[in-house]
Amino acid sequence: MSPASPAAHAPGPRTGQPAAGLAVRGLTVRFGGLTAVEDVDLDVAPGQVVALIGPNGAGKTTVFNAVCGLVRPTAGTVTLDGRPLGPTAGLVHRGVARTLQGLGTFPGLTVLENVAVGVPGRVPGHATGRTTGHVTGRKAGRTTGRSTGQETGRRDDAHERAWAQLVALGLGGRADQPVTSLPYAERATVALARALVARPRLLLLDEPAGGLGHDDIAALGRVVRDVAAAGTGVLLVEHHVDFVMGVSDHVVVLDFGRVIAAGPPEQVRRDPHVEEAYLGLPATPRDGTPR
Ligand SMILES: Nc1ncnc2c1ncn2[C@@H]1O[C@H](COP(=O)(O)OP(=O)(O)OP(=O)(O)O)[C@@H](O)[C@H]1O
Repeated sequence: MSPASPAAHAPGPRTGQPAAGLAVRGLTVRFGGLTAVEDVDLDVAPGQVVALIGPNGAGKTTVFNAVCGLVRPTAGTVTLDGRPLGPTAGLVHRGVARTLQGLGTFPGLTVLENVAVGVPGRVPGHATGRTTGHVTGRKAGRTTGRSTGQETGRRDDAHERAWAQLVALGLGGRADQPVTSLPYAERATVALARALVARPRLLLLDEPAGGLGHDDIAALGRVVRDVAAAGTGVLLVEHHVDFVMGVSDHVVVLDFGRVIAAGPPEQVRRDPHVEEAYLGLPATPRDGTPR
């Protein structure tokens, strides 16, 4: 996995021009009498991978949902490039794409159609128009199980973009299959492709490593780093600590809704309070006594 560039750790300017990227400031979310998130600050600069970790119930999903516009902040702001991020329906037009736990793929559609849904302006059921023998196999120089020729379908831009995205993620050969026929790891890749095909400036990933095996997690890490290297900011909520530590430039740790640590992965991993709160280990005694 490629190391983060030093610039990826640099905080954005606090004055003058609004910082590029995502800025969460003083975010507080209350559900009735329960304070789920309190006074959280968080930045994701372009090209930076930021992970939000913490024990169950720490408030990670609530922060994620507030960024997505699914939860209304009780206090605080969520901005992208200095402008407020509004309701979830407008995210795509601001260059924000996301994946969710449970994937959210459309069972009635093929793999290609699922990805084409992610092209801005597309809606489920009208993703690609119905095509027969479209461009899949020929473009990749291989077949997809269909006989060649008879490109009677409409090869619109959404098709082309979805196809290119699938090929980039190694799923070109699956394009024509019903998405439900794929194993979980490949469906997760379809969900990721659907987010990436929007060419987001900010990518939000909710537990992307969940349910994946070792090799798939390694592949996911490479994709996330590639996406960031191309200039997209990535915010991920994730439980898989090794994945987080390997892929992130910056890690924010929540506990009981508050940020208890934030910094580069190696610093956060060594933080005794993080170990105590999240990694299940007692904090290192201050006098240096071995545990
Ligand atoms: N819609 C809601 N209504 C009431 N309470 C909620 C709601 N959503 C979350 N909570 C509560 O807010 C707190 C934070 O929950 P949240 O799901 O954000 O934590 P999390 O860190 O994502 O946990 P997990 O790792 O288990 O997903 C928890 O106490 C949870 O029960």
